Amino acid sequence: MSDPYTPAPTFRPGGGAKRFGTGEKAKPASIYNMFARIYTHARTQLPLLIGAVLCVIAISLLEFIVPQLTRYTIDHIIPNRLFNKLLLIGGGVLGAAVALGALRYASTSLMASIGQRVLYNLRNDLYRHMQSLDVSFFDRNRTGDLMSRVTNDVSILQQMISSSMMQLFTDFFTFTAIAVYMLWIDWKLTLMLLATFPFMLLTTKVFGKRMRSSFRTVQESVADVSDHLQNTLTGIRLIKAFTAEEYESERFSERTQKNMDANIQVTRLRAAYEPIIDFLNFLGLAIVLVFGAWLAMKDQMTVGTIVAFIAYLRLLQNPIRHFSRIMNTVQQSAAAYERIMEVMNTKAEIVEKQHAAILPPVNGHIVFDHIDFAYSNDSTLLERFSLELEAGKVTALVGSSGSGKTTIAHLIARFYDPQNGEITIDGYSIKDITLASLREQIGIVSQDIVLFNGTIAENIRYGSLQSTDEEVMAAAEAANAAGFIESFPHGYGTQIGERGVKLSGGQKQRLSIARAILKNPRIIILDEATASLDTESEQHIQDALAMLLKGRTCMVIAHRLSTIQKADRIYVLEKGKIVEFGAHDELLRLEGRYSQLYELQFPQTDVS
Ligand SMILES: Nc1ncnc2c1ncn2[C@@H]1O[C@H](COP(=O)(O)OP(=O)(O)OP(=O)(O)O)[C@@H](O)[C@H]1O
Repeated sequence: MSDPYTPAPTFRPGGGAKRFGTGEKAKPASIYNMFARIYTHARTQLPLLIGAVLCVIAISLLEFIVPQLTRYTIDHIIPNRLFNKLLLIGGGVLGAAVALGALRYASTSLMASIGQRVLYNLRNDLYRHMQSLDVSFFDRNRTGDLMSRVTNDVSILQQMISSSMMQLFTDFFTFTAIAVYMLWIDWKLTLMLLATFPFMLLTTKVFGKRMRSSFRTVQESVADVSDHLQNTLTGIRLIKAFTAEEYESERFSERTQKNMDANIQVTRLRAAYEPIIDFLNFLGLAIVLVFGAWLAMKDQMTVGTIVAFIAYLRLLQNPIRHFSRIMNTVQQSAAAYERIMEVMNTKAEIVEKQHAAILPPVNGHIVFDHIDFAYSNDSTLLERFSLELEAGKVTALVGSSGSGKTTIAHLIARFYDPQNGEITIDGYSIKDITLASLREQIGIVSQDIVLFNGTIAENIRYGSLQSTDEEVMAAAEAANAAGFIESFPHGYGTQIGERGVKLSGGQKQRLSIARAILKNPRIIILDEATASLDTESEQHIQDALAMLLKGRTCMVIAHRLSTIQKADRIYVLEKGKIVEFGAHDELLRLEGRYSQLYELQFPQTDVS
């Protein structure tokens, strides 16, 4: 939870249902799969891994040797009064302690560095995969939830790799070495001891299943909290404007309460699990004491061996005791891993064909040919919809809110795919060309201006990442933005704050136009680009836009008819259907829907 969150640019009140991919739920990932995947990542650091495993084997051997020194002291040195060997024994124990310390240090550092690298790769893979997913994936899933998968869930896995896996390895080797030795010394006693282990494993299994489900709830609640934070912190102005601080604090506390309850549930499970394991450990001790003493009294076992057996028993039980703690981390990680894999297993629906062509520089003749489109199965938005945008001309879409104008624009950029029909640009079906070559030739200036936290220059350069400072400045000049940028003390180096909060609406708009000018695409989509601006800003922007539109194919989506009177052709849409089209004057003469809209906006204008 300590990772910084990057706020997303839009405010979406409430959380909404959580849905992944196309709706299918990921199968619970097995712990085996999780380790297999971690191993695939860790394999790239084989030398480090081998180093860590060698340290672990050495630790197990040393752990095994120390009780042997005790046994030798009790059974040989004391009865035979070998004073000269005492120093050797003392030195041996201390030497083993120093070596154990050094080996533990080495193994921990090695595992931490493997863990961090695995985490680095996993987090980057996850982010890259998310970037490759469709717009519809982000429509369906909550931003805060996705952020918590990349930050919180990956961190949980990292903790497991760095600390718990090391312990797991050490325990495994120690357990095997000691169990073999004990069987060799006294197989009957050892088998009696080992009889308690199936109970331990069974308890672990039963509790493990419950813990995993509780951990999943914990992680989901962390995602909820993170989603709520993301929504409300980015929408803080709205909250203040509606004095909804108390309401939001209440909603926040509901979410944190869910997190608290789930954590309490996990703690209760652990609290019940550990005493059961402890009882089974004591049962083992009782068996060694009773039967060991019985064998010693019958001279079938030396006292030194009993003492060593008890020391080994502790070493044998330690892995099980650790295992209960590790199991916590492993179960928590398995839940985190499932959440990560849900994203990784989601496939993009909008994919390029295998040998997709690269779209050559186009003139920009765009045709919608009998398009059927629906966002979801139940509501068709476009039905056998056809439209033509002439190359190098300005085509405007007008119509009431929700009539589908933005959707049509998004279909050109393949943010969504229609269910039927074809969209072509200069005769190329957009499904046959690479997404990059398509989107490189389209510039979108939208009503939701998205600016990233950074400098003005960085935000303009987003249009073409390789551009020089001079090109950035020329684009700003063309977008009528150079004047206000240069008036800032830090000019192009001015930090604009999160989502450009330090800029006015008109300034933001001009930056977004400069960005599009720098991109220099053949096709421009202006979505409500001049909404809600004062007249002075608007004049600046109209000039900037005129610069942007010059010589390109343009689709202008506008509510305000004043902005599109010079468009070469205007389409009037209602509920996903074209009801009229033509030039401004032609449409006015028709006295249909367009002239109605026009009269609503300009009541004093004589339209006859
Ligand atoms: N991502 C989405 N998922 C589901 N439905 C959507 C999505 N985006 C838009 N819609 C729905 O599709 C319809 C058309 O929306 P669209 O944004 O294309 O209209 P518009 O004409 O651009 O509206 P406005 O002028 O208000 O921006 C609306 O009913 C809207 O609710």
